[in-house]
Formats: sequence, C-alpha cells, structure tokens
Amino acid sequence: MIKLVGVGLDFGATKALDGVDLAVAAGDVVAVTGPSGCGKSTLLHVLAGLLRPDRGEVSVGGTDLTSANDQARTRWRLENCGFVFQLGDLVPELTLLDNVALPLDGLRAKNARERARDTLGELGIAELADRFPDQVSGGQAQRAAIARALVHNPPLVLADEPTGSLDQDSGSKVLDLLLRAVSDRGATVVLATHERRLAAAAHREIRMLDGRVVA
Ligand SMILES: Nc1ncnc2c1ncn2[C@@H]1O[C@H](COP(=O)(O)OP(=O)(O)OP(=O)(O)O)[C@@H](O)[C@H]1O
Repeated sequence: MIKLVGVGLDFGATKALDGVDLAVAAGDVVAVTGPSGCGKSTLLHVLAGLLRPDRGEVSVGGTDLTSANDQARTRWRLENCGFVFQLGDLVPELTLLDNVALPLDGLRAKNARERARDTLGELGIAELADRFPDQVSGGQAQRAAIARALVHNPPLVLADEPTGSLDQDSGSKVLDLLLRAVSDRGATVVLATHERRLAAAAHREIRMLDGRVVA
C-alpha cells in the first residue's frame, strides 16, 4: 500500500525527513512514534500528498506521488485519504452531520446525508448529528472528525495525534472506535503519536529520530 524509498524533505536547514525507507502492507495499522520535531507530521503530510519530498520516491496505493502535480495529488487525496487531526478540525459553522458529509461532495445530497448519518451512528453519536461543534464535548467532536475521515471509505487513513486533546478514558474509547471502524473497512492506517498506549494498539511501531526511521 505504501512504499517510500530514500525520502528526504527540508525546511530550510532542517532535514525534517532524512532518507526514510518504509513499506506498509494493505490493512496494516502502523504507529509512528518519536520525540517532538522528529518528523512524524511531515511524514503523514507526505503520505497524504500534501507535501512533495525533495528527494526519494513515494508510492501509495500504486500512485506515484513524487511525479504527480498538485492538482493530481489533490484529486488523489480526496478519493483515497481520510485525515484525523489532533483537534478534530471540524468546520465550526457546519453541524456534525454536514461536517461528516463534506468528503461526499460528489454524491447526491440525500445519499450523502444518509451515509454521513450512518457513519455518525457507527461512531455512537447519531443523536448529535444536528449539533454544531461548539455544542459537543471534545471526545464527541473527535468521533465526528473520525466519521468524516472514514465516510467515503478511503483505503488509507492518516491520524496525527488523534486522541492528543482528550483525557485517557475518552482517548481510549475514541481509539477503539477508530481501530474498529478501520478494521471493518480493511483500511490501512498510519498513526502519529507520543503515547505508548496508542502505539501498543497498532500492529507495528516505527520509531523516528531527527527525520530518520531508527527502529
Ligand atoms: N512549515 C515548516 N516550516 C519550517 N520548519 C518546519 C515546518 N514544519 C515542520 N518543521 C520542522 O521540521 C521538523 C519536523 O517537524 P514535524 O512537525 O514533522 O515533527 P513531529 O515529530 O510531528 O513533532 P510533534 O510531535 O511535536 O508534532 C521540526 O524540526 C520542525 O520544526
């Protein structure tokens, strides 16, 4: 599903990624760990096609993201990627239902809303569909963000500290829901985290330091 060969990316003098080789099979759940600033988020952004590396090759689901132009990478991302951020990143002016329906732009409105409602139900918050993000708890907002990342059944789900803003209890619940939903779909997951507990729930852990994979 994912193949990186010799991937390097610089921000000025900082080597955010420095010769990363990585292979991830379809359906794998991989945790990327390491200290602050080691390159975890940068790696996720490269996998999503949001950043193009300066060196090396990136192929995801058979698509060569190194040679694709911005437009092709954006189209690829909308169809193939779900992204969960630490703070949910819901659109404040939209209800949870409309937030979740966002990636379904191409579907006729009624179908999109039905599917969004079903996915909210899967995450256990169907009854909150018509509330706005500032009318729900952090854990509930994070569940909606996960529903939005999964609603179009993307083959690849990228999660950057998905429970980082939650207390331990609701973080564990949200993580369980995320892992169950991706396993039901057979999706591949790459999860950046500081937390041992999250890393332990993955099939595999990749440890980074100074832009390199060290274990
Ligand atoms: N847009 C940017 N401009 C300049 N430097 C950047 C930028 N984004 C990241 N960096 C630098 O690249 C390095 C890797 O950053 P990255 O965000 O990938 O780390 P991280 O492991 O995700 O950190 P954290 O765990 O704190 O989120 C850091 O040294 C960071 O300061």
